[in-house]
Amino acid sequence: MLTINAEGIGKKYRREWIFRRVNLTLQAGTSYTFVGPNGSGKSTLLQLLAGNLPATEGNLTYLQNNSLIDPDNWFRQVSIAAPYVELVEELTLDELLTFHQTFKPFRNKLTPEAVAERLLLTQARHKEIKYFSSGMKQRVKLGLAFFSNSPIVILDEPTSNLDRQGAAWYHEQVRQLDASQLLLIGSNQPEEYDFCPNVLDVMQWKTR
Ligand SMILES: Nc1ncnc2c1ncn2[C@@H]1O[C@H](COP(=O)(O)OP(=O)(O)OP(=O)(O)O)[C@@H](O)[C@H]1O
Repeated sequence: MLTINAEGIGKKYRREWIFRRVNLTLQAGTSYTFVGPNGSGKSTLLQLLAGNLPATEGNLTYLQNNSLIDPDNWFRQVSIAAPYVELVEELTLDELLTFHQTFKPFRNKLTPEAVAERLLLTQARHKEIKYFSSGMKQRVKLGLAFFSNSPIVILDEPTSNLDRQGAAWYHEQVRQLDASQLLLIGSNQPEEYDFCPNVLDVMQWKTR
């Protein structure tokens, strides 16, 4: 089982501490949602936990059955869907999924065709991503995170741009995550995390 351990981590931009003294043990098999007002640091904390941004202070470790995972291999463990993660819009959906699986295979050996079907986008397989609606693009981003074979799934503002059918699709995909996966969410929309047993307010880590 995978665990992320944060010991006293903090992030400072110029002279401003965004958060400090974050101590967390995040265990696979469940989900955690980070909540807080706009600008409170949810995205920054998720980026740190994903290993995409260095902490200014503290220690972050990934453990697999109590053995440390080399930070150089953290990226293999994580799939992230977020507003700041861009899709390659010149590619068709088919090309994007085929390209994606060359560096991150899909779960359960899903083919690009099967992934497109799960995205409810079979009809759009040969369309360039730049011609997708914002809701279709959001489903693609979420799908790359949900269907990649990575134990850690990070979703920042997961239902942005989704209509009711899209939001229902999102909840269905969450239900189908594997028991060995760890789901981390950044949100300020309660219906996005109504299933989540661990809701953490990032305001607790603000320095005064
Ligand atoms: N690269 C950066 N340089 C300087 N400040 C930054 C940078 N990135 C983020 N910040 C600041 O860090 C703080 C937290 O931003 P962050 O995007 O993590 O908040 P958030 O809680 O995810 O907000 P939202 O709900 O609006 O998405 C903000 O004050 C933001 O201006």
